Amino acid sequence: MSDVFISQQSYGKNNIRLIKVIRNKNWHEVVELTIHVLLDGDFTTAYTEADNSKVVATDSMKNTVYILAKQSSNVQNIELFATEIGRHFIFTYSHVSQANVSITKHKWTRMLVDGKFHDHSFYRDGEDTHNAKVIVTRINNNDEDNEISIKIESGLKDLLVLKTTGSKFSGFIRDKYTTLPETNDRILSTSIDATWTYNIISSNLTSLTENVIKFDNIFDSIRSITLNIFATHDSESVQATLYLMANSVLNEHPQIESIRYELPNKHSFAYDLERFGLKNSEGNDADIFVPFDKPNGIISATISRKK
Ligand SMILES: O=c1[nH]c(=O)c2[nH]c(=O)[nH]c2[nH]1
Repeated sequence: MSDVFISQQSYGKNNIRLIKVIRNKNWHEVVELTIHVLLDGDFTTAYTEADNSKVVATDSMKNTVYILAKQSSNVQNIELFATEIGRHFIFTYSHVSQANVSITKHKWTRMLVDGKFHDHSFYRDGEDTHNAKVIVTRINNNDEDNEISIKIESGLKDLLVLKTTGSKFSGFIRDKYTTLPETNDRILSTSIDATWTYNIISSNLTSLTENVIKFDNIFDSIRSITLNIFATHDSESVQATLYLMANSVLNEHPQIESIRYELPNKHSFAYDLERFGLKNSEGNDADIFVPFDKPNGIISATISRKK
């Protein structure tokens, strides 16, 4: 064979689906997660020699996740649970150098029945999710927490929003390729994806567990800042609104190093009803729109603190 080598590998189990019921007498909590586990390390011979002796079966990875979920009290805190899973693979298999664990938490909101929160019934009030991606890397070959590094990224995904006014778009390049009219009043709609990184580096699970970073509080706050700015900003463009969101998050949360937003522009254009003698042009006249899902604009940027 020609002179080749494996320049990258990772393997694991994707889409491990899990529900945990946390029972407090009759008062139940429910957590639904989708989990991806990827391992890197000394796996070369599995590819080059068809030697499986170092392979942790992806089926065993799946079993491990369910066992850890049974034993852990952190399943609802996905950043911590992902860290526990990652540490497990690093400390159990000495040839694993890096574990990459991603978790998506799906929404289950407690039902309000006859004005009272129900003790065991929930509904899905939106497809938006809370996500965590944790990379646990071995630094030295020791079974010690201080011999690993833990990198944590959190995010929110698929938060679909729309505002019916308070959005303009004008002043852009007009040349022979331009047909889009300037507008002082348009529908603005996007499906918000945001991911952020923390500047507190911890190799130690206990310090994370003791809430050096309160991941869930930060998540709730970023979601609320994002919605707030979307609703209240008199937007000149998606770009300007994105920047304001990121700036507010970085101002509010000193633990956050950088935040990335990906905002598809879900266009809606006023339907041409002038042809039927009906006013439906820009501003107050327009109330009938056609949503166009494709093609869509996509505005994305990472905003980071200056060093
Ligand atoms: O907010 C916007 N930013 C753009 O870059 C753009 N481009 C476009 O056609 N419409 C919009 N809207």
